[in-house]
Amino acid sequence: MATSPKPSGSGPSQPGSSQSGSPRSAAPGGVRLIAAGDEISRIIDRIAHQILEKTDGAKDTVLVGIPTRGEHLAQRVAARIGTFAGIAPPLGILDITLYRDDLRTRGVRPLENTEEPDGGIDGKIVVLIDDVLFSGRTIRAAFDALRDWGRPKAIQLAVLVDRGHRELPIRADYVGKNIPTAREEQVFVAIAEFDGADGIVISPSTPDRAAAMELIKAQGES
Ligand SMILES: O=P(O)(O)OC[C@H]1O[C@H](OP(=O)(O)OP(=O)(O)O)[C@H](O)[C@@H]1O
Ligand SMILES: O=c1cc[nH]c(=O)[nH]1
Repeated sequence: MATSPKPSGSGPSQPGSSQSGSPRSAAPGGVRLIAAGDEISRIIDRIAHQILEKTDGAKDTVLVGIPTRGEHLAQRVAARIGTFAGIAPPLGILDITLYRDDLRTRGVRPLENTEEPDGGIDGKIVVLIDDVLFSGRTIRAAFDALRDWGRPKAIQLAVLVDRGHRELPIRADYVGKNIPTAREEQVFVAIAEFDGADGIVISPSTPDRAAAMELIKAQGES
């Protein structure tokens, strides 16, 4: 993980990434499809290759997915690293809910899975994996949550989508897609294992998940 000198609210522009996302198709309500199906698999493959390159073949490296969709993404990235390098890195799941800085204002949220990777994180490179990077507050909470597990040698961050509008000096080491957005827009990432299909959709405000999934599935079938 590295800190960014970019001012908060500026559009995303990250190292080690990624084409920017321009809409592929739109639906009623202004919901726009950015990517779907095999394109998501290719993005995951690219992130897996980049992690291998930057961590000397995933040496002393563990992947830690942030629920909900980051958990499934991390499983996919670990499996692809296993395919490319012959051995998959240990995998953990980190629920950051209790470490959020908006617990009091956002109300009660259900707790998710937490599983420490085999062998722990002391002295390891921890690659945090999440679907969307927006304000950066989820990742900040993840730093606090990781402290309960130990002291890694380094923390890196991989995200499928960086949509900009950071409120903290946080940037990702691996970015699937940089998608410039208006602050009020919403990015919805669908992951096949959880949602039934892979895709990335932008909606003008609160995400209409049903409309987003319709668009993603229609694209996957075309
Ligand atoms: O950079 P931030 O402003 O923190 O936003 C990014 C986070 O928002 C979403 O999670 P959300 O809290 O909506 O929960 P979910 O993963 O269960 O969808 C997303 O999965 C990221 O974890
Ligand atoms: O647009 C957004 C912002 C935060 N988290 C998401 O999943 N999407």
